[in-house]
Amino acid sequence: MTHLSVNLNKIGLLRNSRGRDYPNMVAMAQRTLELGAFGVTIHPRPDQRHATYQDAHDLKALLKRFPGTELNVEGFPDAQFLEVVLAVEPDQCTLVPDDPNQLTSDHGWNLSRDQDALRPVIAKLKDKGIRVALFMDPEPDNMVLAKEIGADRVELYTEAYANAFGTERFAEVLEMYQVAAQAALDAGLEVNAGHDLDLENVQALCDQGRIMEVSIGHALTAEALDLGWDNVVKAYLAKLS
Ligand SMILES: CC(=O)[C@@H](O)[C@H](O)COP(=O)(O)O
Ligand SMILES: NCC(=O)COP(=O)(O)O
Repeated sequence: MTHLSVNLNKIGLLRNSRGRDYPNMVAMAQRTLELGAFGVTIHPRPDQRHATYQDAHDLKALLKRFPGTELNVEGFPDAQFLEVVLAVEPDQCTLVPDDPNQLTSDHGWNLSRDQDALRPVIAKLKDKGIRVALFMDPEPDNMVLAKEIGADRVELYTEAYANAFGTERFAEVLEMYQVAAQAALDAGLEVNAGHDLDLENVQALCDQGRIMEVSIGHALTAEALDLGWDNVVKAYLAKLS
């Protein structure tokens, strides 16, 4: 079984677009956990256009009421991000090599370049009892170094996987991800995965039992619209008839 951590960034994006607290992120997190999800994820960026740093504090307070569930906070480890994460103490922190103005995450860490910067950051987080995952491209050769610099897990960046789904390249790309996941397991790491996973493509990735956790947000939110839209339009029509 693979754990599902629901990424609430798009709830934050919708909320922030109107300057009111609706939809409310904590309420959506509570519904998510009550439905049986293993955890929730947020990825606060420096401009806080999606999740905010305050959301990290608010979600931590909520999750204390749901034993056995986990808060995962993702992001680039700049000073502000680290201050928040060290104060909030989420169960897991996923370090992502985002530029400040990046539209969305689009690559994993270059560990041969960034290892010296990452080592002390990982050590500081682990001193606080926070599990650390590194956002990584599916490159088997990098997994030993990820372990060596202190990571507990890697999160495989799955955009390439999602893009290949339903194409003739799919078997080859799936195999590339399975080989990378196995290399991480062989190095003593646990394996998460995320980015552009959805209801159609998630199962094939997780079927072989190597993926411990997936975090899913963008498609999950769009799928919630797809699956719920008709009911809500009908409810308005009924009110107005
Ligand atoms: C690391 C990763 O892939 C996710 O955190 C993703 O970046 C979040 O989604 P948004 O970029 O849509 O906020
Ligand atoms: N770590 C990936 C994540 O949290 C969600 O990514 P996406 O489903 O929004 O693409």
